[in-house]
Amino acid sequence: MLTRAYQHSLRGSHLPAGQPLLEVDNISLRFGGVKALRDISITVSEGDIHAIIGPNGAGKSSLLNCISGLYHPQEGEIRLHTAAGSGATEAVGAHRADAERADGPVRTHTLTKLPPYKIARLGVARSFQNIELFSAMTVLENLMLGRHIHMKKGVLSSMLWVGPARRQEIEHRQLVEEVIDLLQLQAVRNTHVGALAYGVQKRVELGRALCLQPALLLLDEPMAGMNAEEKEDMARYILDVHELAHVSVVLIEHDMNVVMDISDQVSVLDFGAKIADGTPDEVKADPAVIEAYLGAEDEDAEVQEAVALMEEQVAQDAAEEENRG
Ligand SMILES: Nc1ncnc2c1ncn2[C@@H]1O[C@H](COP(=O)(O)OP(=O)(O)OP(=O)(O)O)[C@@H](O)[C@H]1O
Repeated sequence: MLTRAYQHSLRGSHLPAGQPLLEVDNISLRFGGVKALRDISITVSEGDIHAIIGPNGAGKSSLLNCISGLYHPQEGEIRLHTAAGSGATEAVGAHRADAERADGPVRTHTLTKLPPYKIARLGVARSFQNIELFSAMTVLENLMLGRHIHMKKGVLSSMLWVGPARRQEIEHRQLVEEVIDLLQLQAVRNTHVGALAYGVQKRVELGRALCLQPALLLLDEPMAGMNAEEKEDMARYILDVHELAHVSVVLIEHDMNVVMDISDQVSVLDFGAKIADGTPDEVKADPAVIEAYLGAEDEDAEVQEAVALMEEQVAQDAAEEENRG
């Protein structure tokens, strides 16, 4: 087994493995007449990679947006548990009072109505489906921005390299260097993000979320738009984050095959409802899951067939036009 010595823990939660970390409790979300989520309940346990999969439009991103506070469900509750004295709890400071219930050594935070920045302060970090990095800044600068929640001095003064900000930057820099090491970004440390290949940019985004020292890492389709080799690499890095840094992960993914190898638990959504929950083997054998995925494949095949017919028709018309000319 691979082991590395790190000075900093990149994991922001100190709950014992296997305890409930995040509880999504009967949430429903509507956009006008569209029911994006219907009565969804999911429990993510400390130490797990928990995948949420489902066909297009199933509600995966909506669920992630509810957890991270971008959307507020009309019904239900989302709770995060942290161990008292953990990095996540300390980082919250004065912001935690309004949504926290103390329960012995474990603190329960109701996330449902909180804005995204307060949820981030509680240690819930996320990456986005589309890359949300500063392309004119270097990898190192983007990763340092991931530390902003923990910085007492402003990011700007840190960049100007003055006084206490300088000492603070050195401290944060050590942690960022460990993230660079974990995700093997040494060679591109000083490269502008905009000049990097897509797969490497996605890795930098993962790194920036990790720099928050998250209690929970939410990854929204980190492998979208990647070829098979890039997907395999990304899966390896996510496993490293999990196995070496011990960070709990919620992974949204479209491709069922990719997540089955790396996940501890899988929840399956279809048309906004949860249709299955369990280990990868349990979920793979579930008839409702097979039907949802085969149904989606059938629809894809029908669309492809229709596109092929249209293309054929266009080619025929063009040939006839040319003959006439
Ligand atoms: N901001 C919004 N306004 C209106 N409808 C929305 C909004 N966000 C999502 N929806 C709708 O909610 C449903 C679920 O969408 P969502 O993006 O959560 O699905 P998904 O499983 O993430 O899909 P994909 O795999 O294609 O990203 C869809 O019908 C979508 O059109």
